[in-house]
Parts: sequence; C-alpha cells; structure tokens
Amino acid sequence: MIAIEQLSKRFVSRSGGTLLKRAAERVVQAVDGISFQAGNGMITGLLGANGAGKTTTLRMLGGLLQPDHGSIRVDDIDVLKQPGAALARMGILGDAHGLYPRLSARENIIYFGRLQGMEREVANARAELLAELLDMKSILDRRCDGFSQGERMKTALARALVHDPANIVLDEPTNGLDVLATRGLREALRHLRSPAGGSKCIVLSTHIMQEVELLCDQVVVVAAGRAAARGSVPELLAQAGESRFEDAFVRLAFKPSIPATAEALA
Ligand SMILES: Nc1ncnc2c1ncn2[C@@H]1O[C@H](COP(=O)(O)OP(=O)(O)OP(=O)(O)O)[C@@H](O)[C@H]1O
Repeated sequence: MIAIEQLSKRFVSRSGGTLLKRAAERVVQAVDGISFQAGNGMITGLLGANGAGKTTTLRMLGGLLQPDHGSIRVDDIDVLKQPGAALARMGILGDAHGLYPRLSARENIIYFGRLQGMEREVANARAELLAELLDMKSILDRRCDGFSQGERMKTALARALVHDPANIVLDEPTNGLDVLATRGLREALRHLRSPAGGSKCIVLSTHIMQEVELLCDQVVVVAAGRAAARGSVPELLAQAGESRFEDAFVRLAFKPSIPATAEALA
C-alpha cells in the first residue's frame, strides 16, 4: 500500500550566464501538491501528458529525490524517515534500466538479490521463477550486452522483483516494447495483482490511454504536478461526461473550456 500526501518538488536551473552577467534562474514546479493512495491487489496508473510530473513523483517515491514538501508512506513506513525499510518493500523499474552488460540476465538478477540480503540459492530460485513468469527463460543465461529493448526491460523487471516486494513501481514500463512484449508484460502485471501473484500494490506511469483502459483499476490524472482527477476508468468517464476515455482525459487534465473531442481538436 502506497500513500502520497501533498507531495511537491521544484527544480531551479540556471542558464545564459557570462563572466559579467549572472545566469538567470528558472524555477520549474515539477510536482505541486499531488496526493493519492494505491491499494494492494490493484494497479494504479499515473496518467499525464509530457512534463506533467509523473517521473518526478515516482523518483521521490523511490527515494531518488528529496521532496520539498509532503509525505510518502509505503506499507505505513515513512520513505523520508526510514528509506531503507521502505525501499526493501518496493520493486522499482525506472526509466534507465542500468543493467551490467557483462553479466548474464541471471547474474544481474542474483546480484541485485544479494544486495537485498538474499542467499545466492534463494535469489537463483527467484530468477528461475521470474524467468517463467516474464517469459525470458531463453535469455536467462545470455550476457545482457546486445539485448533488445524488450529483453532489457524484462531483465530489469525481474531484477526489481527478485526480493518479492509487496509494492511495485514502474515508470512507463511499455516504452519501446512491441505489441507482443507489451501484452506479455500486461499479463505478468495482472498475475502479480491477483491473489495467486501476491496481491501486489502496483503503481505505473504512462501517457498511453489504452494501457490505462486495459490494465488499471484506478487512475490518477496528473496535470501540472497535481492530481487533476482520480477514479476508475468508468468513474472518470462519468466525471468528464464523455464516452471516450481520450476525450475524458483531455477534459479532466486540461481546462474544461478546451474542446474535449478529438474531432474538435483536429
Ligand atoms: N532535474 C531536473 N531539473 C530541472 N527540471 C526538471 C528536472 N526533472 C524534471 N524537470 C522538469 O519537471 C517537469 C516534470 O517532469 P517529469 O519528468 O516529472 O514529467 P513526466 O510527466 O514524467 O513527463 P514525460 O511523460 O515527458 O516523461 C518538466 O517540466 C521537466 O522539465
């Protein structure tokens, strides 16, 4: 279970300075008081346009960035006060997969398991099980250099799940995957959500409407760093008074005065 309350983060960058002139400061309010809860046995999707603040939110959740304000609790553990304990309960698939190219997929997974305090044999057994779940048995003992995008994603996901975390956080997991790999990943996530798969709490970010419609039990529409709307797909359709999800998203994420239908936008 993940609970995010009033989380904010701004970035200050400098540009255009010279020897005589101080560089101008540019402030970006990347996340601006976002709140949401993600339950166990559910897939929660953060849906937002480019630059809406999804990745920044997930990076704070994963302890990679310090928030300016707000709180993050994972299974009731405060991520800011007890990052080690909270991270042990999370499997995180970030945007950079960062595999060791000289190691095989199995070695990458086991190495990560060892870092999580697992015995080698236990981590190896998990690698075998995850290879089955993610349909990656044929690449398990291949070195990762030369892996395709889909093979890298599967290996990185298996590595993130090696310690069987109760909470799974995925930043745009289907980025660069073909239709078969995407379907395979969806199946794996549905299994992990089910009681047989451990009723995991899964949070993913995406800007793909279909992803959300096919997979997510709950959607958080992220716009300008805030949760502009929350609910299931049918609930969001009802809130927006639309029959197509894309139209509902446009209406909820942007100003209601913007025409919501794709035809009107054309
Ligand atoms: N390190 C940083 N320094 C300055 N600005 C940043 C930094 N990281 C993110 N931003 C800015 O914060 C805003 C939110 O970025 P973020 O990556 O969280 O959005 P996103 O919803 O994940 O977008 P996308 O779908 O394009 O990946 C953007 O305007 C981005 O340029």
